Amino acid sequence: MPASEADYWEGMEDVTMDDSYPDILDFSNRTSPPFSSKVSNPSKLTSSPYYTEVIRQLRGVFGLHKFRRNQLEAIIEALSGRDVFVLMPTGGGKSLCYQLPAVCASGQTTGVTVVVSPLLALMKDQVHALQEKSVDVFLWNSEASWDEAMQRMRVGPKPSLMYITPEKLKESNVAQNVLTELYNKQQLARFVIDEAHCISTWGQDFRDAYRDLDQLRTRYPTVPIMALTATARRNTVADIIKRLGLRDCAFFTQSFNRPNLRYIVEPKGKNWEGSMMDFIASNHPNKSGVIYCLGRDKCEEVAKKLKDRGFSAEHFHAGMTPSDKDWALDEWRSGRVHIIVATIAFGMGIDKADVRFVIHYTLPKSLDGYYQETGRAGRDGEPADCILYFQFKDFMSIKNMIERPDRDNIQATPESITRQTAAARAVVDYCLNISDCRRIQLLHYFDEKLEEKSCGHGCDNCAHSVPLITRNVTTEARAVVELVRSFQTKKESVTLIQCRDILRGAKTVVVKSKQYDKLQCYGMGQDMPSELLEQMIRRLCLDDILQENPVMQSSGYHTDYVVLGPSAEEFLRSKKVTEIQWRPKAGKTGKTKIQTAPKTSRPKGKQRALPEVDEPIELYEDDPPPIAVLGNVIRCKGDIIPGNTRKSYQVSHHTISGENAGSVEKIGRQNIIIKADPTTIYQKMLNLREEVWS
Ligand SMILES: Nc1ncnc2c1ncn2[C@@H]1O[C@H](COP(=O)(O)OP(=O)(O)OP(=O)(O)O)[C@@H](O)[C@H]1O
Repeated sequence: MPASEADYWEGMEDVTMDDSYPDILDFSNRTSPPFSSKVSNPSKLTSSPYYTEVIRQLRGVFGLHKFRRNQLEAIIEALSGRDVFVLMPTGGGKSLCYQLPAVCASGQTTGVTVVVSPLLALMKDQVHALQEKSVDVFLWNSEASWDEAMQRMRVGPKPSLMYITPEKLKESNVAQNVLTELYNKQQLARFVIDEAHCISTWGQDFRDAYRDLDQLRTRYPTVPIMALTATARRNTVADIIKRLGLRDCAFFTQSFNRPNLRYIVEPKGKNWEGSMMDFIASNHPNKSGVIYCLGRDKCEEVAKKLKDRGFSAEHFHAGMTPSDKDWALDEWRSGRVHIIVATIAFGMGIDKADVRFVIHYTLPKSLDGYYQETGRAGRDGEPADCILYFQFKDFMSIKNMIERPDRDNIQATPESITRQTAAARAVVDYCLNISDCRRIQLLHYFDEKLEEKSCGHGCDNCAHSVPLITRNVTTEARAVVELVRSFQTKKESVTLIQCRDILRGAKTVVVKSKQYDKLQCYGMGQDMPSELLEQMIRRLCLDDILQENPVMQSSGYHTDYVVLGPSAEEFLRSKKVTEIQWRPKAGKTGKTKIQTAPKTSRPKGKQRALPEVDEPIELYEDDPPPIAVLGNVIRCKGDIIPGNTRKSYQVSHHTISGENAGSVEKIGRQNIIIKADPTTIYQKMLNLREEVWS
């Protein structure tokens, strides 16, 4: 026993335990997080007949001293023979909820705890960890021989836990017979359905073999069931309860807020990959992280780029051989490799405590997925960064993936396409919502309310210092839709960027050669910043008013042309006002992009300058960067005002002057070239950069 019984309650919050379905599905009161150490009914737990053994096993078998929120409650309810539903965020400690009752002899039902889990790798990890604790556990997978299975499950003493995949359970008559035998002898303690969302067609991880788990209740009606998941949407939960036939179940839920995670959405501007690498190098050097990519090739490509930049990185995806996957996972888990670049095949059951960053290189397919994937970060409770790099094009890639047949040439049903597209769209909405707290947006998706102040600047929206502006863009939005319609009528193609350029009255080569400057709407949005115009057009695409259609060119590359979407006519007919919220591009004080320390320390004197200026140094991560240095040339895009001597000039309000300031070669709105001594330029740039970021 610990020094004081109160130790066991430390850090615990209010117990949420509801006993009836209608109530448990009303999450509206799930506010978060109270973080009080008050427990609503501790005496019910401590006076339970199972409590003493539970505490003994917690210490003796698992070597733990305290329970995390809801663990003890779930364990006591399981031991009393009830069905239990545990909804806990990733890393919350779900495994203990069924592993601990499995090693207790005092429960209402005793014998083997059968754990159905979707991933072999996850099961192997858990079995290994339990064996190290001297728990008798059997993993019934394809590697287990018939003899071994018979020996473990029929002849000798029965294991406390038996892990099995849903596929094995479904397909193996032997496994089913063994379960029936155990049932008849009252030797089945309970069924545990881990990652229970896989049973629901609402979940992104739906597994066909999970569907058959609905037969557990019919075949073994007196055996209690425990379902566990970190996927907390109301409809998914209701579906799981219905499919498993859970009755009078004890339901445990808690806040899904992860206060130590910082959520950031970064637009994919020019050189965003470079910025991403700078960010990792500066903020999390030699620390563990995950970068999620959409495709297998992309994972390999990004891992290579990282390695080329001197990072320790490996890729991980479903196309690798099991031994390659195990190797990559082991390297990363042990800390020999810092960054794993993975598809979502890398996820469930990854239990590494010290992951300091999770980066989404491409758009996640759903907010559910995003929450799960970012949930791999900061499981030790220490601060961790979750950065999602966003561009609208990624949504189109996901949409194409959803609509085309999969690797086995199976085409998704229209319902599934609609559902998956809506899920991806919700992620785009999340990215485009630059006003509401990211944490509130995410938790709202899980039907949870959170007060904005709880975020504490823990997301890019809350941390932003530049106020949002709401702009009425009704006229411009209608103009662009009319423009696309007129192109379509003439059977001419136009891209989104060309539409933007026409509206802003740009004098680009294409605009001039195609005489777009003669169009009626040319220059109509010239008082709007070009990023706002672009945001407006993308918003129209997202709302199905416009659509981007990829067309393969003879070069083998494809170009996305804009056409009218299914909601275009309705949009033109209606008198609805179109408003857009946006933030003007931050000046030097308003800059709130992710902080990236300078790549190298400031050179001392002239000797160290040359090697560092081989790569462009960018002051901003915006597209285009207003100023960059390459060799002895400063490249600028934007306004540059020459000073009254050839030895001083201004870039975005900064004056560069002095002996070696260099001479302005060319002046214009774009591509201004200044030749100067590299040391001076480098020094100036570092000074400026520090100023911008301070
Ligand atoms: N009461 C506890 N005290 C200390 N550590 C704990 C406790 N309960 C669980 N843990 C640790 O927390 C980590 C996460 O636990 P676990 O793997 O069970 O989480 P999970 O909820 O199943 O997460 P996921 O959904 O990602 O699988 C593990 O390293 C586990 O040992």
